[in-house]
Amino acid sequence: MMIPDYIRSSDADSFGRYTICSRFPKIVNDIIENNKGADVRHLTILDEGISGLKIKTLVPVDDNVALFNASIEPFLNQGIFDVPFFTAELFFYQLLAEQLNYRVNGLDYFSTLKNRSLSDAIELISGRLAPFPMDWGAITPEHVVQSLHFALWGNLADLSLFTLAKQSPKGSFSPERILIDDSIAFIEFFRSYRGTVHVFLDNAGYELVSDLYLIAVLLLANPYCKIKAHVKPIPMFVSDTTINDWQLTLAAISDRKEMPPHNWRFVLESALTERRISLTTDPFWSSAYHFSDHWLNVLNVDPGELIICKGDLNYRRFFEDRAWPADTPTEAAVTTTTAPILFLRTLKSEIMTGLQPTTVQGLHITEPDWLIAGKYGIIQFSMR
Ligand SMILES: O=P(O)(O)OC[C@H]1O[C@](O)(CO)[C@@H](O)[C@@H]1O
Repeated sequence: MMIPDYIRSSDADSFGRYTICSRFPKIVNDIIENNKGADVRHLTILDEGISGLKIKTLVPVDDNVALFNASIEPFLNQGIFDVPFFTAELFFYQLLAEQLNYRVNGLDYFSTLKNRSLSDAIELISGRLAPFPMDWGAITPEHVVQSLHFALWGNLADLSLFTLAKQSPKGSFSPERILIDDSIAFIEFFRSYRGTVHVFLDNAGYELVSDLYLIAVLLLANPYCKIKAHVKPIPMFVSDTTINDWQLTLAAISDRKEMPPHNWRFVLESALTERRISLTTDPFWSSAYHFSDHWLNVLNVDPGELIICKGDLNYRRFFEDRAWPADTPTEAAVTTTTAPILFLRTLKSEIMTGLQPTTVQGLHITEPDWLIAGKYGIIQFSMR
């Protein structure tokens, strides 16, 4: 099979071009707006002009930057529109961290937005969970399916995308918006799974709360599994979960004693105490490398261990952010060979695999923005 080129932002009407020209300046302006009083003197990214940025090595103050520098080496001195869009985005977020001196002051310049999203999430979540089963003694397959859907749509709440649009898409919870639903195949597999489930987390706020709910359900449904949650080492893509966000979120859940169903926070708390849930991060996550067997090994994911992969960016990493025709079989495009993977993702960028050709043709005609508008989701289980 021909391997397609990376997704790029060179085309005037590409999503990448729109992101670099419209979304990046908005993200920088939001940082300035939300960090009044903080030292943003070195935030010169806008003055220099984002469109004129060239990929360059950053000051290697720690292992994180050093790995990032290695990952962009093939693209040095190239213009931001000339490199793969994936590389361009990671460069933008690393440059922000450098200019905002994150490595020295540790201040998360996206925290205002993230904290607002967390308190909104805690409000919303009680209502959304109300119809869920209250009897946690008997976790049923239906309950697991519900939790998968809940965590899938949690991925809609991406602040980098929808702060610009000001609203998330409508109709997001209707089942016809799930283009692939392998929930049952996943549950069949999970039933007899023994070992660590690696959860590659995505956004903080609403999404992380929904992910923690899913984690609680999985732990109860299968007493022989443990969870290892992987988070980002620096603030990136506006709302991506860092260690600090994880801790704040768990604290916020513990504070809301009345949140139904009453006992899911106890499940989390005791699993944390018993070390059935652990947390980790790695410089890989803020590098421009894609997933491969090598990188899974670096992340201590053993061959055969189950991965739950949240979100759009992580999906792009698994498929090297290439322009795969959307009807490419998933197993043919995925870059790793060692793990069963469950992808829970709402579509927010120009990549997709595993669809029927007729579905793809229909969507292109009826909804030209179906890949990027965040209206569609997938629960896609790959057993490769
Ligand atoms: O939070 P998620 O689901 O990974 O989405 C991040 C995605 O959002 C975007 O910033 C906009 O689509 C993409 O560039 C990126 O893939």
